[in-house]
Amino acid sequence: MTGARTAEAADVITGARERIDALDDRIIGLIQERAAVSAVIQEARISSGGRRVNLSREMEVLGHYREALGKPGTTLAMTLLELCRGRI
Ligand SMILES: C=C(O[C@@H]1C=C(C(=O)O)C=C[C@H]1O)C(=O)O
Repeated sequence: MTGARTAEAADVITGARERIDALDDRIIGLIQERAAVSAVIQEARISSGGRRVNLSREMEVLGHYREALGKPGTTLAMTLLELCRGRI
């Protein structure tokens, strides 16, 4: 199941996978929290007569992730934006 060839390696992998699962739970929680904050902003803008989406702000968010994580950061940010404001 771990792909390891020794019991020692299997132990390392099992322990590290537990940490990854815990990190993924935190990441998912942060994404849900981000979506809730994003919804507050979108609702405020729509209530004031504006549009749900603000593309110039989205460019800033994409740039932030690209600077931190490189090209895949842009892909990640695009997925995050879709999770937070739906498809456009
Ligand atoms: C949250 C906002 O509204 C929308 C959602 C964004 C986001 O989730 O980061 C960014 C820009 C907008 O399309 C915002 O304008 O900041």
